[in-house]
Amino acid sequence: MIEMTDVYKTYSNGVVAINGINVKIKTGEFVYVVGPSGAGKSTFIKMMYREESPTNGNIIVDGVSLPKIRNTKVPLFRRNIGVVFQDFKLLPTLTVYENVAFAMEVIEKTPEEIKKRVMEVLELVGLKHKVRMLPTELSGGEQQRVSIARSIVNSPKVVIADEPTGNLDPETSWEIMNIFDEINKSGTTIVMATHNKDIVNNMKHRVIAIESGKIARDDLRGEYGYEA
Ligand SMILES: Nc1ncnc2c1ncn2[C@@H]1O[C@H](COP(=O)(O)OP(=O)(O)OP(=O)(O)O)[C@@H](O)[C@H]1O
Repeated sequence: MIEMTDVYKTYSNGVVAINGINVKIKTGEFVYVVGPSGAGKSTFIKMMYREESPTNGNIIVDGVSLPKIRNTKVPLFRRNIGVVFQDFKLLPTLTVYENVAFAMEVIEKTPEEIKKRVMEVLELVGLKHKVRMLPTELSGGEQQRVSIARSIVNSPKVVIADEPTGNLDPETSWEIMNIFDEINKSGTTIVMATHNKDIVNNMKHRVIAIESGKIARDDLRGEYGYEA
């Protein structure tokens, strides 16, 4: 599903963020990306949805070689990828329903398809009763649920999440993790950068540890391995 071969990334200011990474992630896997602050985790996952491009090396996601595709083809490629951020990134003037529907409107689904699917994903994340609310009227955990609903509404093959529980309290973080687990059980590949030791050590999945831009560990059912 995701394959990186000899990937390097140096930012324009000269910082070497990724320093030679080879990795394969199979369809249906759930992978945590851990490591110290500044180790390169965000850069690693941003390259998977072509938010950043490698300076060297190849990245194939769902059969698409990312360094080779034109910028104009990026939106088409991203239809197969759901992205979830630490700070939710919801559109503040749109309701819960509209925030999720928007992702389907841009790819020109019919109003009937949109209504059915949006209600389906909002039910999955437990927010069917809050469809008319604005993001500012929701708790952090509820906003993250909306953002997860938006990420999966077009049935992507991969969901990439950058510290999705970083702004949430421990109990809410677990609720959000249970939703990711459900999504993974339905066959969707999940790649998640996280600093949450408790979650990584208790909801066991593959752990890729990045240190100084390299893979320091890669263990199936691994441990967080750092102090919280
Ligand atoms: N757009 C950018 N331009 C220049 N340098 C950058 C940019 N983004 C990240 N960096 C640098 O690249 C290195 C890796 O950053 P990255 O955000 O990938 O680390 P991280 O492991 O996700 O860190 P954190 O856990 O703190 O989020 C850091 O030294 C960072 O300062």
